[in-house]
Amino acid sequence: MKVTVVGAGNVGATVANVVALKKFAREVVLIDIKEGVSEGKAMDMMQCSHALNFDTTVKGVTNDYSATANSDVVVVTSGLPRKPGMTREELVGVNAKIVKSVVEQALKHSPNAIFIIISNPMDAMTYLALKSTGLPRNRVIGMGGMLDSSRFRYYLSEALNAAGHPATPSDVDGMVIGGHNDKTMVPLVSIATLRGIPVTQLLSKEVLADVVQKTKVGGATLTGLLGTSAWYAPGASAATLVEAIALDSKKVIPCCVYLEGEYGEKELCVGVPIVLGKDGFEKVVDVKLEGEEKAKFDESVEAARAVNAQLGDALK
Ligand SMILES: NC(=O)C1=CN([C@@H]2O[C@H](COP(=O)(O)OP(=O)(O)OC[C@H]3O[C@@H](n4cnc5c(N)ncnc54)[C@H](O)[C@@H]3O)[C@@H](O)[C@H]2O)C=CC1
Ligand SMILES: O=C([O-])CC(=O)C(=O)O
Repeated sequence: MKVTVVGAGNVGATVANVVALKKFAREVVLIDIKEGVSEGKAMDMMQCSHALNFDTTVKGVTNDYSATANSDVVVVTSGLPRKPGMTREELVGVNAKIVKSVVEQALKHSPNAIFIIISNPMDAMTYLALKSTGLPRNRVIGMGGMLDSSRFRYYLSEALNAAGHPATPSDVDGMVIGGHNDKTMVPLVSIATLRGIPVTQLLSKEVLADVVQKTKVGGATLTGLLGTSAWYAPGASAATLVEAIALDSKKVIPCCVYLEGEYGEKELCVGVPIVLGKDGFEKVVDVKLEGEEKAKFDESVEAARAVNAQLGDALK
């Protein structure tokens, strides 16, 4: 498999590095507009290959899309990250121009690629990538739910440990759907478990509400600490999506996809669980949402539509 990662900043470089470490790809091409940065990061990664025992070739280029030709997957991380105090949605104007242009250029050289969109505001950028390329919906997938679910599991494990139930994040099963934003993402408490035991039996309502709130602002919390947004978990999450495609693993992962009636919605991209395999997303998995979780999902959909409305000319 050949993977292109557009944007060699914090997230893009991490995606390339984790993909190489996971050993499923033949080649990773890292591309950026900053002269020499992709080349330097790719060379640095290649100098890990002996120590870490991988055979993937990582190549860096400046703005040369011919090097990305015939990629199977293109991961789009190019664009501005937010700074402390900002929302992701504030990036819509500047990142829409970048995402539209890089997706068009990448597609010219890799007409069969599956696109994974990371740049924020990710739900709107996924919608834009889909609409501006006219690609079938299975080939345009936004990454947010995988990351938000990892944060949900992390915060659940912290709360479980504090309540006397030893747990690592990987002992916990939990999923976040809806839009990738601070206010309306939907951590599904009702189906979260610790090794099969519903967390609702182990944690109080107050503690669970606190976990949900921490999960929702997980990205903002890290941005406050780091001065820019996070990259280790975002990079690892994106690499996990690429791996599911490379291995045709049919894993069920919450991702941002274009809905055509699933969850009662259409004409937008938002996070729902999907089956991921070699052709991109194969189907949307229906989770029966009830009560408050259904109301929160509906709110999230409305919030995603409001950001799409700001795409304006970019959609033409
Ligand atoms: N969906 C998600 O879960 C997450 C999304 N993000 C988003 O990912 C994006 C990247 O974040 P970071 O890597 O931290 O930012 P960064 O600033 O470290 O890297 C962005 C890179 O994009 C490059 N770039 C800008 N315009 C370009 C173009 N036209 N073509 C190629 N490269 C271009 C820049 O030169 C820079 O190297 C941001 O929009 C951020 O908000 C970040 C974390 C998680
Ligand atoms: O918080 C941000 O701006 C970056 C991001 O999407 C995340 O880390 O979840």
